[in-house]
Amino acid sequence: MELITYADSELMMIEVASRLAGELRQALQSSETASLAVPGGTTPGPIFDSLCGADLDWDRVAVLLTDERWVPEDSPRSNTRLLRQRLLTGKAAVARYLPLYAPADTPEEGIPQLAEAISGVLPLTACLLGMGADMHTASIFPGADRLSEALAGDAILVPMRAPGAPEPRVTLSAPVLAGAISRHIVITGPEKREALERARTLPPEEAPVAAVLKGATIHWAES
Ligand SMILES: O=C(O)[C@H](O)[C@@H](O)[C@H](O)[C@H](O)COP(=O)(O)O
Repeated sequence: MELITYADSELMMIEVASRLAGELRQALQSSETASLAVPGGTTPGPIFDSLCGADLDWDRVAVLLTDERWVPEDSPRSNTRLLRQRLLTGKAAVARYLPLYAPADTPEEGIPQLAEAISGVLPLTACLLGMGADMHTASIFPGADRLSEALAGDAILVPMRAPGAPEPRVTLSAPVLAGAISRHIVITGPEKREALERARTLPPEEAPVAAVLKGATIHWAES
């Protein structure tokens, strides 16, 4: 992995957006389509604000989440809601959005159909990830009920229930995330930096982010 540190997070967000746009643009030179997976949570909003204005053929880009909370789109907990407000707007409004949520009571009911659509855009051209201080990434949480299924195997999407997550989640599996042609992890603050250093010494069962670190670029700003 490569670690890039930034003087401030505003600069970092602009730089990450510009790298993602460059990678998509480059992929679209040799392929008809490209795919971009992005996280929800509180960190990536400013990246989306910048990326949605990038000059590229967004109508040839499939956009999806790395993970979603199993809630309808109008819930404040919905990552799709964040994406619609801040990424799938401006120039990026014409991108093809592949949801990770369907209106079913449980993720188990919705996943087969959702995963089929996603299988058509793999491997991911670019993948942006966040990380929690507990070393989870996407919705692959330490202590989650289906952790081993999410860390290894053929599953594209895995339903997840974890002590730290208030509602059921659905997540791209670690092999799908690790299979992305480019991978960026964005973190801020000293707590997450320490967690990252710890994750480098631990197995993915204890520190799920460890499963996607190889070959990734980590972007870190102190504040
Ligand atoms: O839906 C989510 O919550 C995310 O996709 C998740 O994996 C997130 O990236 C981390 O939890 C970091 O979250 P913050 O950026 O809010 O710290």
